[in-house]
Amino acid sequence: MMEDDDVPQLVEADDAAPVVDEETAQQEIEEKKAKAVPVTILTGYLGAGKTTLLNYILTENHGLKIAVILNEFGEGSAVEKSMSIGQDGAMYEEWLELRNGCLCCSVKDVGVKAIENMMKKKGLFDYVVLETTGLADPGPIASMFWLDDALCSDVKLDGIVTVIDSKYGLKQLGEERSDGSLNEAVRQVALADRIVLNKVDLAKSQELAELKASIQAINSTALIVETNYSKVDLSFVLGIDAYDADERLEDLKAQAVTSTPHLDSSVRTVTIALPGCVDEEEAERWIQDLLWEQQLDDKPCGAEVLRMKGVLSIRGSDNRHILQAVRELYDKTETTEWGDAERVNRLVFIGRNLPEEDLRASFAKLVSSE
Ligand SMILES: Nc1nc2c(ncn2[C@@H]2O[C@H](COP(=O)(O)OP(=O)(O)OP(=O)(O)O)[C@@H](O)[C@H]2O)c(=O)[nH]1
Repeated sequence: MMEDDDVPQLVEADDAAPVVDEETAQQEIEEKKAKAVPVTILTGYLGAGKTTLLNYILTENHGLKIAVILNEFGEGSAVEKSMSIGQDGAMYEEWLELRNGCLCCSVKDVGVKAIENMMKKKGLFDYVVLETTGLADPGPIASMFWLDDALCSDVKLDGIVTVIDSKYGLKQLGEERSDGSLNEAVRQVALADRIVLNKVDLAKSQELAELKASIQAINSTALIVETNYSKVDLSFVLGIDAYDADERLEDLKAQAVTSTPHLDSSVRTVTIALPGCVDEEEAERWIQDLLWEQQLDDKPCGAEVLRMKGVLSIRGSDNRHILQAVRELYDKTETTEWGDAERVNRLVFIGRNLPEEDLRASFAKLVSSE
């Protein structure tokens, strides 16, 4: 028997793992990411037109094998839930195979693993559209897929598409919760990368204009399209790479503006842009304090950040560092060179009770000209 102090003997392994250098490992990760199947999360309040959009996506001639997954997150009675677990413990799934090769499936619980298992059974999909129930907060679902994407899974989060009823949207956004929490319609708009403003045939132009103003006040970064029966150019909703750290900064610069809260909504978009450089560690600590502790300068600030994106100009680094956050989860990726471009730290926050001046003043303390 070997004592703790004994020097372990070297054993020659038959199948020694090949030594992989860091660059090759990184390349493999990139390749796997490039092959990962994109997942679009489709949300929208009850009756907004999500199913109509799905039917449209499934019947359009796109030549893709799309799997539509209808999810009933947290819904249903305990009896229904227990019935959803098969005898072998597997989740109950109901599949509908369409003539054009697309599939539709209804599941009680879905996660990255569940989708990976489905692909094992049904063959690879080109694309996955995950429809949440009208009452779901897309945040936790998005975090789940986004987190796994970083861990190099077979699937990756492409973006969040929110369908809104043009006639009743404003009323839904304004509904107050007795416990003071944010209603789902507002959360769905706050987290949206694309907004399909549906049923415009039923809304008066004044109603539509108000609704749009309200949506833009909450989230000024999402692109909006007006539709009837959810007929939308598919490139507007699929393959948008909203979570990729890429050159979308120009979009961010153009779209993101600080918005004024509209009607009673306390959720809005705040943008700060500060030229200069920040220390990497200090900036990360600042972000963590804000997202995790709701603190600025070690003091509670009451800000609830739902979504954040931006670019940091890190001292000592020639490259841009892209930031993405969904609730308390964030990611920072080094990307392109600044070159001759002006180095600006640009942060866009979407959330509740955002103290614009305090955010700017607090972050400004980290910024210096070099
Ligand atoms: N007039 C009009 N009706 C529409 C439009 N889009 C969808 N509808 C109808 O609105 C109803 C609800 O649409 P769905 O697509 O089922 O809405 P949903 O968001 O999936 O609804 P839930 O699953 O209940 O959350 C259906 O009867 C649709 O035919 C539109 O642009 N105009």
